[in-house]
Amino acid sequence: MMIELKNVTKVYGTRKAVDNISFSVDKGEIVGFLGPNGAGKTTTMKMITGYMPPTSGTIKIAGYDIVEQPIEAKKHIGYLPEVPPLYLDMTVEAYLHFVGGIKGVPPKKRREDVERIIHEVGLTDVRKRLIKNLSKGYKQRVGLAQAIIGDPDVLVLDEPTVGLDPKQIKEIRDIIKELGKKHTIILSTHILPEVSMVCDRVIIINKGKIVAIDKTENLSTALQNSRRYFIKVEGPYEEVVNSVKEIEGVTNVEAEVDSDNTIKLTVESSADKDVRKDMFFAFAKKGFPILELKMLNYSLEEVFLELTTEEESYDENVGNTKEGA
Ligand SMILES: Nc1ncnc2c1ncn2[C@@H]1O[C@H](COP(=O)(O)OP(=O)(O)OP(=O)(O)O)[C@@H](O)[C@H]1O
Repeated sequence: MMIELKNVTKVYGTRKAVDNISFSVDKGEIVGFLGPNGAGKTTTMKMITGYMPPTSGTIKIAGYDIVEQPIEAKKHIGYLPEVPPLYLDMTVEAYLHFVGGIKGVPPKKRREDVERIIHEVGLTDVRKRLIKNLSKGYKQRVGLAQAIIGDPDVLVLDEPTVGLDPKQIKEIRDIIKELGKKHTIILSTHILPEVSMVCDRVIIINKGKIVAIDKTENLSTALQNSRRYFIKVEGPYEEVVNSVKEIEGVTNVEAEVDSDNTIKLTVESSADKDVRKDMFFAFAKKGFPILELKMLNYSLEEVFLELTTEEESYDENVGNTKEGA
């Protein structure tokens, strides 16, 4: 386990920016932290990297507690913040040596690292240039380069492609995928397609809470393939459950006996079939009164509506973008 969060909460004044989240990231994974603006992504990244302590809960990096053992833990982390800490009047090369020094990388290893990294993130042509004269895409490469100096196991990347043009975005994503072969990566984004392009797994956060964690390939299935309902019925448990299971289109039924001896059910059906009427008639036929019936919206679905999908209108062959909503 390279990253492990347990019941992490961050409160700013009276506002809960992050609300009791727990997750872990295994060695070698690229995990996307996806959520709309203000969801708590940056706050979480700052806590993972030790820039800010959680109000409660624990965070471990490579087994070290970021609050209790910050020096050990931080040795394992490379961080690309929202705004990378670049020294604009330095050359790329000088800056990377400087960062290596700050991170305590010994001089010989530092020289080797800088050479290798300049090559890895494609900075060879601009290595002698002043950072202030670089394009945004190249500045972001320098940001990535400073994060990987010292060979940290874990890379934490906060919105690594934000503000870049489509060509630069693709280049940075390719670099990240390549880095993922050697490092465990968690990156935040508010762009849905970015996750499917880059990440193995996704953690979706909204209003400070995790609303889903899943393999990237399962995301769309989870969203598109089912409807859910809550229903409360009076009647004998077995018969109630069986009546629902027999309905065509019902794919899953979870039931429990409530304190007042009624049965509470969460029912799933395929997306193309609304089974509310069928449930009504099935129970009416048996004489089991329905006390409550409602459709459950996936909170996931609501979150997705807020996420930027502007890239879908981008045509790579033509190379132009439309400003998305
Ligand atoms: N220093 C702070 N003091 C008070 N509130 C803050 C502070 N930093 C963030 N917040 C609030 O906490 C919530 C989560 O913010 P955070 O920056 O973590 O979200 P985010 O998902 O990274 O969004 P964005 O993509 O816009 O950066 C927001 O409502 C924000 O206004």
